Amino acid sequence: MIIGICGNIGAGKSSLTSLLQKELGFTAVYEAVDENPFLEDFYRDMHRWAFHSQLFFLIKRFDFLKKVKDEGTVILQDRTIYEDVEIFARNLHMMKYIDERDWKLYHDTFTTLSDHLTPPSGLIYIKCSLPTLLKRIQKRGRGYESDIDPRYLERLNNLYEEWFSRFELSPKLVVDGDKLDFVENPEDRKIVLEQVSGFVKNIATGVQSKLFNGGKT
Ligand SMILES: Nc1ncnc2c1ncn2[C@@H]1O[C@H](COP(=O)(O)OP(=O)(O)OP(=O)(O)O)[C@@H](O)[C@H]1O
Ligand SMILES: Nc1nc(=O)c2ncn([C@H]3C[C@H](O)[C@@H](CO)O3)c2[nH]1
Repeated sequence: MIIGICGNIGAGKSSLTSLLQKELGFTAVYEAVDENPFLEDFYRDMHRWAFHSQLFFLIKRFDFLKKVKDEGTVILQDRTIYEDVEIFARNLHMMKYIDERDWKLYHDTFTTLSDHLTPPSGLIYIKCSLPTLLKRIQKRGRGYESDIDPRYLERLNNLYEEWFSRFELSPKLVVDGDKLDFVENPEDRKIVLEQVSGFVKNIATGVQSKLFNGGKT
């Protein structure tokens, strides 16, 4: 089964993915950030590079979904394709960094490719407030993110809230990224591990009972 890990920039997706990989033995697939040849340019000049950067992330995300084989193991996906479209690209269109014509092309590309899209078996959202995100982005220290406008992050956060609350394709779990420091604090780590393993167990039980019933609910 595929479990999507979602959340804003710096929310802790890669950290949580690697914790779950280490402690629960799940398989992890990380976001292709360093491979995106447009990302640095995008942060320097959003107008010029927004469309290219979005298209790159979109193709990479489909590439992952095409290659990944669901063989009964738990595979974690660090950020989902829905976030590219519903949050990042939508926001850039709303901010007029992607014009109507490019937005239509991007969206048509997504719609055409998404005919073969299977939603994840579960979705884990790391929810963080703006001050936490800013602190974490600073802590990580990626050069090209150093000048991210807090208002840009806040817009993304609002879209995350709205998208996650209406997402109904899979069971969902919220991890409180403000309260739980699963990077440095062993007790918080334990809480998160319990939350996630309970969530995944429930999904697996649901999947099994569906199989047992021949798919009837
Ligand atoms: N729950 C947490 N408590 C404290 N620090 C955290 C927590 N989660 C992540 N961090 C720290 O915040 C920084 C960003 O985390 P991480 O790279 O995992 O975020 P991300 O969501 O994968 O970001 P991106 O969207 O940019 O890929 C790292 O320095 C990490 O150590
Ligand atoms: N514009 C844009 N669209 C995306 O779909 C997208 N997905 C990730 N990112 C950026 C955020 C982090 O800097 C960095 C790591 O997540 O990459 C994106 N940026």
